[in-house]
Amino acid sequence: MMPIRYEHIKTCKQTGARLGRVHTPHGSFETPMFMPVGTLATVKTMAPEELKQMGAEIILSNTYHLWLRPGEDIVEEAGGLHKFMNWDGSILTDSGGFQVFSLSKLRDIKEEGVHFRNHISGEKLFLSPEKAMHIENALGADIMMAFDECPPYPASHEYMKKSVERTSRWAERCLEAHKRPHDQGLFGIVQGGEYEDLRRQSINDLVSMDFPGYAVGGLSVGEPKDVMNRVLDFTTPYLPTDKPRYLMGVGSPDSLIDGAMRGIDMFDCVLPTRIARNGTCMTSQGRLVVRNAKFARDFGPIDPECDCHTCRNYSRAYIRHLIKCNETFGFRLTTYHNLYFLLKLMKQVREAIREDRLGDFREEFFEQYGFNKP
Ligand SMILES: Nc1nc(=O)c2cc3nc(NCCN4CCCCC4)[nH]c3cc2[nH]1
Ligand SMILES: [Zn+2]
Repeated sequence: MMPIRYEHIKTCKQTGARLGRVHTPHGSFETPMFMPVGTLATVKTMAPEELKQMGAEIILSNTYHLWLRPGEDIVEEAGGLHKFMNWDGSILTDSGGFQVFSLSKLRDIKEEGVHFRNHISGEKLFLSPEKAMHIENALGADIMMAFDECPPYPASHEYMKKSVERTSRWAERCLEAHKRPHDQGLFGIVQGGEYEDLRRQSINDLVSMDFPGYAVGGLSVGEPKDVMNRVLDFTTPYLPTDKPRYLMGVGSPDSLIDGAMRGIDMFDCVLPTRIARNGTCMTSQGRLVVRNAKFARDFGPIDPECDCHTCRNYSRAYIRHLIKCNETFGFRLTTYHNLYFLLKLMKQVREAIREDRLGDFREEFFEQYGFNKP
């Protein structure tokens, strides 16, 4: 199994954004890149061939959810996630760290791991670095995330310091338990909340363990966007330049551009697929709620500037009708468009980096999308 390798291509002269390529055992992809989320081994309502058609090259799945249903043993018996879901591109699995903290009300964090209740059945469960590594190795993704604690926002410096130190000890245990050789696909997750000293401590701990890639965790957990950007300003410059950097849980157009400008290479978020299923679309003119009555007789495309399959073949009126009738095809059309929109945005960001004009692109995009409107 080949290791994960980051290839730096160029840094934008106008901003700190970098154009690169990440090589994995299932192919390589240019960065900055957005990763559609397929929590239960499916990017909801999308077929793998549609994901390929829209330009997706790496998708996410989730250790916690697949452990519960269908069970990692079944996925392993199928030959791993790629075969199970018929996806031959790259796959990244999150470790369950976030899901345990976001889904389970009753949880008890101990040094050995986390005791909590199954968010579906209520049964008592236990996840640890070793258990998470066992599950992720059974799932067989190209990139696996270490088991960490994603603390709530806000959290006291005292709590955050204890949490960072435990997450670093857990990272060490993940490396020990990881079945593949040291540099094969295990990313460390930097924590530390909004505290610069703790972010630096987390980076120093994890970089000393020499992971093949690093995620910035503990963000997109309710903090204002300027806090996220400030944390990135004093975090990404201290991450290794020759390794991929992944900002977890970020997927709004403005945060993707601002994250790229701060040196982030990889992003994931359920936002585009989640809002699609309630009839909200991302367009070049901002968000459009297609179920709104004003589109009942609008026979134009979701986005006149979009050349995706949905926008070339279906009207706002038709999609509104399907969404109002809870027709699955309507959710497929909005999901395809939203994912295509973000994947195309990332392509435009990469182009802007090539041409040293990401700052200008940000201005134009924000203006048109309406982010600058007071
Ligand atoms: N292992 C792990 N560690 C994290 O610190 C982490 C931090 C994260 N922060 C998010 N934010 C997701 C926000 N999302 C926005 C759209 C609606 C649903 C929630 N996802 C995350 C996933 C994460 N996974
Ligand atoms: Zn479209």
